[in-house]
Order: sequence, then C-alpha cells, then structure tokens
Amino acid sequence: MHRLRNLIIIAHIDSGKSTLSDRLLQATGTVSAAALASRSQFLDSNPIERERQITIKARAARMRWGDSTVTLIDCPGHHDFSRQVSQSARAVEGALLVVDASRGVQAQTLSSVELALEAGLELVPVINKIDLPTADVPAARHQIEQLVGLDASEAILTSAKSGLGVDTLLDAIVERLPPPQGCREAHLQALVFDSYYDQYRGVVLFVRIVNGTVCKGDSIRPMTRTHSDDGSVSEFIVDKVGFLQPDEVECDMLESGDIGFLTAAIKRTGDVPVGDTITHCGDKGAQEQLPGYEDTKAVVFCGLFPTDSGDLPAMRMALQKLQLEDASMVFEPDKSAAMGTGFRCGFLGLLHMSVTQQRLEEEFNLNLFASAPSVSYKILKEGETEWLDVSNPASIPDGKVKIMEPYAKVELICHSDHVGSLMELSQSRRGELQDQRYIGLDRVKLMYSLPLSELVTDFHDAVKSRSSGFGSMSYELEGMRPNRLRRMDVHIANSAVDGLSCVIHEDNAYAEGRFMVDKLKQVIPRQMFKVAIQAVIGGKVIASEQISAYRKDVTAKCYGGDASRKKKLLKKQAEGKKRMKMIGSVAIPQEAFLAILSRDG
Ligand SMILES: Nc1nc2c(ncn2[C@@H]2O[C@H](COP(=O)(O)OP(=O)(O)OP(=O)(O)O)[C@@H](O)[C@H]2O)c(=O)[nH]1
Repeated sequence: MHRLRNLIIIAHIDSGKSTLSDRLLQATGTVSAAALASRSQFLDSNPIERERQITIKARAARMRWGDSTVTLIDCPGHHDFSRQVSQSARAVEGALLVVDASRGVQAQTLSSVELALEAGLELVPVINKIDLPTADVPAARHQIEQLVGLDASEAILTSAKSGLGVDTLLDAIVERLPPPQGCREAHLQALVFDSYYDQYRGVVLFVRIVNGTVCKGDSIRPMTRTHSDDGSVSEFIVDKVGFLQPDEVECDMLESGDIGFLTAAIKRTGDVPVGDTITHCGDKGAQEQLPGYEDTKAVVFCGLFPTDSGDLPAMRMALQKLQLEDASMVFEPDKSAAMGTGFRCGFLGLLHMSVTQQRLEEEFNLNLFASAPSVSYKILKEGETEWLDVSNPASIPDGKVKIMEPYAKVELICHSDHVGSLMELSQSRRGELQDQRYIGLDRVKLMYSLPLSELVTDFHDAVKSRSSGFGSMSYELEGMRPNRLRRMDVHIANSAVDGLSCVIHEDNAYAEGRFMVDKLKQVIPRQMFKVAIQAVIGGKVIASEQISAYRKDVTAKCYGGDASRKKKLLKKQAEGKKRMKMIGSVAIPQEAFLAILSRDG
C-alpha cells in the first residue's frame, strides 16, 4: 500500500486540469500519444463535456509511474459541480492545485482549496500554462503563498500544452503525497464516492476501499439502508470489480487503499446512495460506517414543459433516468395555466440547469420549453404560523404575504482597477459589502452578502465582462432573510403568463417592471395584431409596452416561383415556431423566458 498514491486535481475552470490529466496519462504510458491525438481530453468523456469544453462529471484513472500506482480523479472546476470535488476529496490523500500562470489564483481556486483542506489533503501546487507569453510565474507563486498559505517555492511548473514539467510532477506526486492508511485484514469498509446507472449492468459504484478487501462473488450491503425502496432486503452479490485506466479494467480484487468500481445488479442509485459505506453481509461486516456526505440542495428551479403534450410520459421517464445518475436534480409534476403540464425541476445552478435540459433534448429526443428560472423562497400567509417553501413565484398568493429569500456569501477577486466597477455591480444587485482587502500589490478580494436570486442570473458573466475576463467569483449559501418582496406578473395580450412571474424587491419594482417589458418587447416577434405587454403587481400595472402589428412573409424574397425554396423556407419557419409557445393568440419564443437572466448592460 505504501506504493499507492490517490489524488484529485482541482483548479479554477479553464486552468488546464483536463489537459494536464491527459499529459499524465500519456507520460505514464496509460494512453498512447496516438490515442490522445484522436481523442483529446480523455477524462471529459461525455459529448456535452466535449462540446462545452468543461468537466461535468469527475473521472478517475489509474497509472503506473516507476514502481508506484497513482490514481487520479479529475474534478469539475465549475461551482455548480463543486460537490463532485468534495465527494472525491474524501476518497484520496492528496490534491494537485493547478493555477493558471497567466491568471493567478482565482476565487474558485480558493473554495476548492478549502474543500481539499477540510478533507485533510496534502496539496501540491502546480503552475500551468507557463508557455503563454502572458505567464507571470513569480506573481502566481506570490499569490499561492499569500492567498492559499502554501509554500510555493517548490510549486511544479508545467505546460500541459507541450508536456513540459510533467515528469517532474509525477515524481513530486510520489515523493510528496502520503500513501493511503488502512488495514487489508480488517472488515470491509468501502466509501461510495460516485455512481452512475448503466442500463445493462445496473448501478456502477465508484468506491474507495478504506479497510479490507472486496472480490467478485462477495455478498455486500450498504450500511445506512437495510431495505430498498421496493421493500427488498439491501444485499447484493458483487459481479464485477475493477479499476479505471481510464476505461474500465476488470480485476479479481480491490483492497484497502484502492480506488475502483464495482457492480452488483443494483437497480437504483438510491439503493446504495453516494456517501454510503459498503461492507460484507453477516459476521464479516464492519460495525462502524465511514462519515457520509451532506445532502445537496437544489438552488435554482424552473418549469420544464414538453412542446408536444403527448411527450409527457416520455419526459417523466427521461427525468427518472437522469435522476438515477444525478441525484442532485429534483423534479415534481407542475401545471401552468399558460404553459400546460410538465415538471418543476430543481438544479444546483444555471449551468447544471442548462446541461440537464440539453441532455433531455439530445439523449431523449424531447422538445422542451422552460419557464423563467427562480430560487426557492419561504412564505408566510396572513393568519398562518408555518413558513412554506415556494420555488415557483406564480404560486405566491396575492395579498399580505411575508417572503424570505436566500442569501449567499460571495467572494470576488479582481485587479484593483476593476474594484469600482464590481462594487457598482454588486450594489446594483442589492449586495452588502462585508470585507475588502488587498491581496498582493494590485489584486483585491471583496466579500459581499448578496441575494441568491440576483446571483444566479448573469452575475458571473457581468463580473467577467466588467473585469476584462480576469475577475473571478465563488459563493456559498448563507441563509434566509426577510425582505420587502412582491410577486410580479407579466400579462401579454391581456393574458397572465405564469411562467414569467418573478419575485422582486419593492424598492426596485418600477425599474424591474420597465426592464421586463422592454426586454420582452425586444424578443417577442411582431404578430398580425397589436400586442400589449404589462408588468403587474397586486393587480396594478406598473409598466407597459406595445408591439405593433406586422406580418412576416418569409417567402417574399422568392420571386420567380422557386417552389422548392419556398417550401424550405416555410418548413424552417414552422420549425422555428416549435420553439414558440402559443399563449392565448401570441407566439412567445423561449428566449422571452430567459430574458430575466440578462440584466447587465
Ligand atoms: N497555452 C496553454 N494552453 C493550455 C495549457 N493547458 C491547457 N490549455 C488550454 O486551456 C483551455 C482549458 O483547458 P482544460 O484542460 O479544458 O481546462 P480545465 O481546467 O480542465 O477546465 P474545466 O474542466 O472546465 O474545469 C484549453 O483550451 C486548453 O487547450 C497550457 O499549458 N498552455
């Protein structure tokens, strides 16, 4: 076991983690250069990860370096998927902290470091992208020391692009990271740190064996659950064990210190939840379970509706299947007067929401329409004593209702030149400055308390654009606070569109109403008749706009009787309309429901 090294690789998004992981696979001969050339970013294996060039799901790979066995888990850098970092951190002893030499330490780097330190990991700082002309290694070293508190004199310098420094990095992993502790002869305790559902094999569990061994044919049980949801006893026979290289490689046994996978004809991910401890059945079982994980909480909600109501059963099945893999996505049936029947779904953030929607459309062939996203509020109706959770603004009743909203603690790191602009942005989003300090000569850290609803819109994009791409942010939930909040409805051609309702602060009511009607006027196409758009609070119209009548004849350009071209254009127009929702007699495009997200500028 003293030859094993288990580690995660953490960093701010785009620091080059996945590219560096590829290089490590190549340098250790795990994957050939030819294979890498044909399929770069080996650990970003799913098509959406490749298309968006981001890591969504943590992936492990085992490599040999000298006489050591190194298992590396590549974790996502984006905040929405930070849970994957904390889960994986509990399965390893060390972490590579990758800092982009041209950008230095960023806000998300700090929150990942906190997760790693909480899990007691040994950190090896790596300064990557040293090939870039804008690389500033001394500044990156200084920031690692100032902000992270690590000795950066021995930071490993790499270029994941050219492969420079990768061998030194592998040596450092073996020399500086501790081997796993644990006892091979003890009763089995395996931590389930991730899982996914495979339609042929059932649930595939990713495990870290903390103590003992597990082999094919063993009877195992999760320690937190004696029975599955269907009432059957939670005991399973292991039918495969193995490790990832990064593709699955079957082996005879996993033993203490190993990271690997196992299958045991488990039907639902919930039967052996992530964070659970697996042990053997009967007398050979361990008595104590390993510390589990805290539950994640969805923070952004939206209604998803099939454009064709006949797709509702297929959509339910698709959501159930996705939930098997991604327990952080929640859903329940939803009915909207304007949009029909669908599901109210909860996500960890807007990126998680948009990735899930894309998966529903691409993997399950569904055509969906999404309502405006919202956070979850607590409301207290007049005369009642119990606060209720409400994630759909349309279901907040009119009249006297107290509303509490979630707040987040936000950390911003930027160049001192951009402080004014970021402060102005935060204040315009109802932020309260908690702390401001210089970190290094020209970089500043700002701490704000900010309503989550203001944060989950385009706040991150606005931080980026106001800081020329160099500012970064991270946040964590802080708690609920009462505020003078009201439900704002939107009426289009005199019909209330419940999917556009939102919650706004009374002080900003007129500005919010104006913003909404202006934005909708821009995105709703002209119709054959005049269309009135109104923002309404408590029955009172606070802002209105009008779209004048117009008939769009897409075939007007086709003089000369080109029938096939005419047909093509009409078909294209019909397809475009699928992404429109008919509300009363008005066709409203999907973007109208996302208008609420683009505040800045
Ligand atoms: N010049 C240069 N570019 C690099 C280097 N390493 C990575 N890149 C580029 O930086 C971009 C981001 O790299 P990724 O490996 O996807 O970054 P990541 O940190 O894994 O990003 P997430 O998975 O989204 O968290 C890609 O365009 C890479 O080609 C490097 O050493 N030098």
